[in-house]
Amino acid sequence: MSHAPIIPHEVVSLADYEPLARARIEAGAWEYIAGGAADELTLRENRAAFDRVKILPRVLEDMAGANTRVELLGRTWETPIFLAPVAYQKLAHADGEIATALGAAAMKTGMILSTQAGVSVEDFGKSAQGPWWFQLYIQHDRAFTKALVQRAEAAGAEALVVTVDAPVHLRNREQRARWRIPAEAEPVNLRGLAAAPARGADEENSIFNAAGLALAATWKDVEWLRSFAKVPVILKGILSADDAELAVKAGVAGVIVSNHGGRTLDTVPATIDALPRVVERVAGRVPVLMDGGVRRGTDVFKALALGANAVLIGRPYVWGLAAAGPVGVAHVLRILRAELEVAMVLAGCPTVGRITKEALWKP
Ligand SMILES: Cc1cc2nc3c(=O)[nH]c(=O)nc-3n(C[C@H](O)[C@H](O)[C@H](O)COP(=O)(O)O)c2cc1C
Ligand SMILES: CC(C)CC(=O)C(=O)O
Repeated sequence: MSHAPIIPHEVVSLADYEPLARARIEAGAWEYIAGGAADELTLRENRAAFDRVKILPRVLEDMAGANTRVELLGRTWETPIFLAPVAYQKLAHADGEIATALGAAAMKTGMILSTQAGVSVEDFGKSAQGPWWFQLYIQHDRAFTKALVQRAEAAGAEALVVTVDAPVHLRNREQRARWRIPAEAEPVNLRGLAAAPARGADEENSIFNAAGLALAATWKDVEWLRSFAKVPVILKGILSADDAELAVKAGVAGVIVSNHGGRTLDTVPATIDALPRVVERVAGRVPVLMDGGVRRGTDVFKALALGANAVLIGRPYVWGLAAAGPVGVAHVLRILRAELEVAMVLAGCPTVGRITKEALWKP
């Protein structure tokens, strides 16, 4: 796959990358990346809900010393923006996750490597030039899962992001396109994992009996994971304040309010709408991150104002990756950061700590 070395001058926002990416990604893979669950109501709502929130500008504020830095898990980050775990990045670029990591490092941005990455944790760790976290899908084989966690830790992952909202999913766009993971995007870290055991004769008739679901993770597994993990454990895919409470009680180091970019259960609330209740319940005991529909610096600003410590982006950096490789990823991050800075100046917030509910318009 060859990649445009020059980014057209018309590309000035994240959305401008989407058509460029679409032209470079195979049609079925595009349906996989762009699509959401069922009727995609949640996919659309993630965006619509952000657009309903309004910022209250403030003028003539002293911006001396302004910055976008945040403290999280013992590190200072240049921006409150992270790259969400996205599977199979070789669908977008021949160098996949390694190319993404280059772009992330150029912008000093934290990246989360998916369990379903097309590169081994060892090779990724050797080439990563900045801090990264490992996203874990707890596999039906817990011994395999434990070994994978230990490999990721040995390779340099500084945290485990356990995704809890996707034991199953139903995506009609993917089904219609009959999309299957191509060999070149193989999730190499799962090599050697035996197929989940089948259960009973009605196996094909019920999702409840689907291979592996009986062995899907529970709260007990979070405890189990914490018993041997050497790095902090974060849960990704929390929408309910009650689940956030259980997560804090389970001793996690953070939660990510996420509906998986509208890709798992359709008709659940937008994450920006779910965020405030989770923030209220967590009450500062652990950091709360969020993702889903972040496309503008103003979206980052709104999430911070509603109590998020940081946000993640998913699809937009994959667009940058497909369009222009590491440079595209870095450019996407640079645009988003610049937009956040503009919002901070015009809302009179010189630091991330100053971005509070007071910065939003109350209807
Ligand atoms: C193509 C694709 C693959 C994804 N793969 C994973 C994954 O392997 N693990 C995971 O926890 N989340 C995965 N996600 C969800 C993202 O981490 C994130 O929650 C979501 O993309 C955020 O929404 P956004 O795309 O609107 O920014 C994936 C999302 C997309 C679009
Ligand atoms: C279902 C996984 C294999 C990947 C994922 O999380 C996703 O496609 O959203």
